[in-house]
Amino acid sequence: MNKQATAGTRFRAALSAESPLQIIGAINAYHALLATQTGYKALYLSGGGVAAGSLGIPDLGISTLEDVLIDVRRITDVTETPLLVDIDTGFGGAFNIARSIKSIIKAGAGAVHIEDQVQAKRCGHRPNKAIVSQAEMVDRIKAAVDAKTDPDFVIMARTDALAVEGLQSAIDRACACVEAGADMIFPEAITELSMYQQFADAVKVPVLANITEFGSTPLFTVDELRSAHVSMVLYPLSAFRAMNQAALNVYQAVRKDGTQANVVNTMQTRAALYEHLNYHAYEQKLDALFKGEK
Ligand SMILES: C[C@](O)(C(=O)O)[C@H](CC(=O)O)C(=O)O
Ligand SMILES: [Mg+2]
Repeated sequence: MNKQATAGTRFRAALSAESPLQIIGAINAYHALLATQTGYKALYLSGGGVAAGSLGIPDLGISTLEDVLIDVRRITDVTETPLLVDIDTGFGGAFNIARSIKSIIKAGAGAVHIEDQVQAKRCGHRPNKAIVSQAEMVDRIKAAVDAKTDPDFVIMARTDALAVEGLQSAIDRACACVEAGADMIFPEAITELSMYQQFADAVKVPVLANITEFGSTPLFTVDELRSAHVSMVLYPLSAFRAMNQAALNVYQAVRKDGTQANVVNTMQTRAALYEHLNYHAYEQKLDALFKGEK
């Protein structure tokens, strides 16, 4: 793909290249490299991941736009793989949402999703969520769409309404968001495969399935989701959850055993790390460029 293509264009190209498009969570720039090298065509920066991974706090609407931008820039600095970014409720009212969109585009992301929860939000798979009115959500979408500085940048509307108001209301909201200019739809915390098809048939734009672990959505396969007309499959925190458990195992073993001996075989080697980072090419460049300084 043409390197000059905008991130929005690259995100849309990925969607046309793979069906459904697997969008994989990358908690940091190094994981963005690992995922890209594994062959993923699109990456995701999770709001829950920024909160827990970068800030050590829960996914309750505490993190700010700036927190997210720092992680977005780190990822887009090292890979051209298009990035979908979770901007929660947009970080404020209409003007804040507009500012969020402009900043996220400048930071090099290709797409965002913005949701209809109240600003004191929760993870979409937790009980007792509260949502704003459909009219307020439509205003959020209009503010976001109006702020696009790249026409190909993707505004994805997420609705958390299924758990609060039921399927029909969630579908109605999704349709209203598309009417207001949303490019794609993210129906959150879906409980049955057939619901995706109902969304897809109603909204007539690409629909994303959030296949997060330990939530309310069964771990549907790519084949199942394709059969339900899902266009994108999201794995927001899979690698994050695995790396957390791996880190905890190492912390516990070293503390208990007084040595890494029992866990060293679970670690990525120095050689593998360097290979993924293209370390040796950097070193050769260093040798070539700074010969005289030795
Ligand atoms: C997709 C999500 O918004 C996220 O921040 O990654 C979360 C994921 C999760 O907590 O499992 C959500 O679904 O609310
Ligand atoms: Mg989130």
